[in-house]
Amino acid sequence: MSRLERNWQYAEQYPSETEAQTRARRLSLELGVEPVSRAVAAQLSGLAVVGRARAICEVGTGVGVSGLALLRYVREATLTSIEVEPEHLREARSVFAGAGIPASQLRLIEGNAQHVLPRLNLGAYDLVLLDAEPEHLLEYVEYALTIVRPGGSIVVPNAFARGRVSDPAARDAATQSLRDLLATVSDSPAIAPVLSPAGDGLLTLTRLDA
Ligand SMILES: C[S@@+](CC[C@H](N)C(=O)[O-])C[C@H]1O[C@@H](n2cnc3c(N)ncnc32)[C@H](O)[C@@H]1O
Repeated sequence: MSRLERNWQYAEQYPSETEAQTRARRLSLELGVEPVSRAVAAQLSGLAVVGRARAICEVGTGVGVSGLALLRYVREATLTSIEVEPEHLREARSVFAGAGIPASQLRLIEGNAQHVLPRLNLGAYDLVLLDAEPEHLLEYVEYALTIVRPGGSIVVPNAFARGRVSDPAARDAATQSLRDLLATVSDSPAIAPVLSPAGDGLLTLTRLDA
């Protein structure tokens, strides 16, 4: 194992998680839903605190691993979470209830993000997580930029597409579109981008003041 791999593994194993997070992670893997990694979950928890998040939006609830991380230290925040699979949402509801998160803090929306995102309030969210299917990521980022407030952040896990983004031999459409996104935001005067190697690559886009 190289030094970089050892460092990455250390960072992934470092974060401690609550019992509810550990249970949700196990359930997620049992159901075949890939949760955010531990290092990514820890970064989500930290971003919510640093951004004093009160309104958080998530695309791709899964069974709630990322949702628990987003709410971990900001118990007064509201999480709007969009999930297309009814079974995932059902499990997430019981995960959140088991973690003691009151229903009043949650707005769990069953539906396709392509239809739900355009209905959300503009500039209303402090933090937006995009963790659904990669094929529509560009579209989701465009919507997310309209619903996040200036100074708020959009977070995209799996920004390396399982290593394909940095592999010059990978020329498929999904990888190419991720590269296009990374190139566009790195030059944008409206966005401060940060790309971290946590998990499978974590891209954070902070919307600058207009
Ligand atoms: C990678 S999993 C999310 C894992 C979750 N964020 C976590 O860390 O626990 C992706 C989720 O997105 C959902 N999904 C896929 N396409 C979607 C869409 N168009 N709209 C909303 N949810 C979608 C899937 O059903 C799946 O539960």
